[in-house]
Amino acid sequence: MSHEAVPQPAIGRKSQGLSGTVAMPGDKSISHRAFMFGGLASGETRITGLLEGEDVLRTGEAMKVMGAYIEKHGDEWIIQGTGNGCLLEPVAALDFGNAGTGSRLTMGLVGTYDMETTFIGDPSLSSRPMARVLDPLREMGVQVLKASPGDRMPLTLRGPKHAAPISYRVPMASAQVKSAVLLAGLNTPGITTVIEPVMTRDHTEKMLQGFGADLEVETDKEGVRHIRIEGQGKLVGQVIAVPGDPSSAAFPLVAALIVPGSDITIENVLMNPTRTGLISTLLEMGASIELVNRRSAGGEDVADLRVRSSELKGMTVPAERAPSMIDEYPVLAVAAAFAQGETRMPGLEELRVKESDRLAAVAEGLKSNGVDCDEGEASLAVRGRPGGKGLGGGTVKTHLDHRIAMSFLVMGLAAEKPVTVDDANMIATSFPEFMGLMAGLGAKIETAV
Ligand SMILES: O=C(O)C1=C[C@@H](OP(=O)(O)O)[C@@H](O)[C@H](O)C1
Ligand SMILES: C=C(OP(=O)(O)O)C(=O)O
Repeated sequence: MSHEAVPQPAIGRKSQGLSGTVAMPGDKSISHRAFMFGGLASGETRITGLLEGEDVLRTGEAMKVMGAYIEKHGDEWIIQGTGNGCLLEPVAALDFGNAGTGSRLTMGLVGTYDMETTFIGDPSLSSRPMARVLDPLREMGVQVLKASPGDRMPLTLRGPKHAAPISYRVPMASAQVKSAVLLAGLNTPGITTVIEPVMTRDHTEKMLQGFGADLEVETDKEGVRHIRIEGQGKLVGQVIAVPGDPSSAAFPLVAALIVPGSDITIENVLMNPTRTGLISTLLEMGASIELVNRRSAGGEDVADLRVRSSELKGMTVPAERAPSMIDEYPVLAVAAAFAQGETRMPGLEELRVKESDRLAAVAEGLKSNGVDCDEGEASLAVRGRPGGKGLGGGTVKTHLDHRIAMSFLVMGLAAEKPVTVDDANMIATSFPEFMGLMAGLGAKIETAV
């Protein structure tokens, strides 16, 4: 997607019961890391099931610019890695488009190399805070040569001649910050330690171990994780089958729950417990979700989900569950709009710094579609209307945010009146198959002309 693409409005309309079976495209977090670690390792990495969303493809482009050979043969992505410690200085700025994960993890990955790297992105990414990554990198000796006010992109890093290992306590629940420090530690002599008081998705730890990094995790009596990585070890190319993305599965899942008469199966969903907060919450709200065919694939638990429309009840979602469902709150808020009673969602401070201020964007979108809700500093309360009577009819500002676009298109499928989103283009960053896949289930989603 070019940054100047013409906005493409889209409309979700009241649909009849959804039915059928869909397979989920690959997990975005794992796909980014597969390109990065494969590009860094020595030897060949082969990836199947990679998410071919724009965010991930930009990570692939960045790794190519820094010397990795990456090509697709049939269904398989094949990478010849640069070999450990051998990244090339990029000749031009690395453009990460809309991708927080791609840009922040790559800042860590390249930060401790003795070279200069410039990061650029679209207006959404350029407004997101990067100090959370730059601060620990500075402690390791990385210089920030240029940055936009408030440590934002565009920015340029200059790596040190001799990086210093640090011990860093992550001040917010963020897998991106944790990962950036660990990746900086990969190219730093000695042991870099990340202390993680609140557990976030653990793909970096698991995949680095899989690639042969010297990384260990210890959880202390208080439940705080201490992650230690010995730098300048050797990563070796791997064969990776990327499981389906639970954050994408959330959209057909909620759609089937709120459209009466639905009965669908969503295949190949990653069930890593650091990612399943939405499923736990919806089950507690009374959702009919059956986990079938539970299996292990590539070191991760995977399942198929049979989902039938359900009468949902509001609840208070425990704040400590937020990291395991952080990207799913917009679509949970849509489910809550159709539930009996009030759904309270505390602990949402991180939603303010995603592709958009998701707390504000969700509250505004719900209100413009007749939903009674309150936006707090770091919380949202939604009072639902089972059956969706009187809901819909609004146009939602998506602020370059794919999850806002998909969530409100899903809302339109069960609301009395259609729901319009001002721009569906960004859906391609994480879930390019969304429109076709939803149409295949019988969802009425159209792009407006
Ligand atoms: O590490 C990752 O792959 C991600 C971490 C999360 O971001 P934060 O680390 O900012 O919470 C999440 O929102 C993002 O979609 C993917
Ligand atoms: C927050 C998200 O992604 P990122 O931070 O990678 O832009 C997301 O996909 O919801």
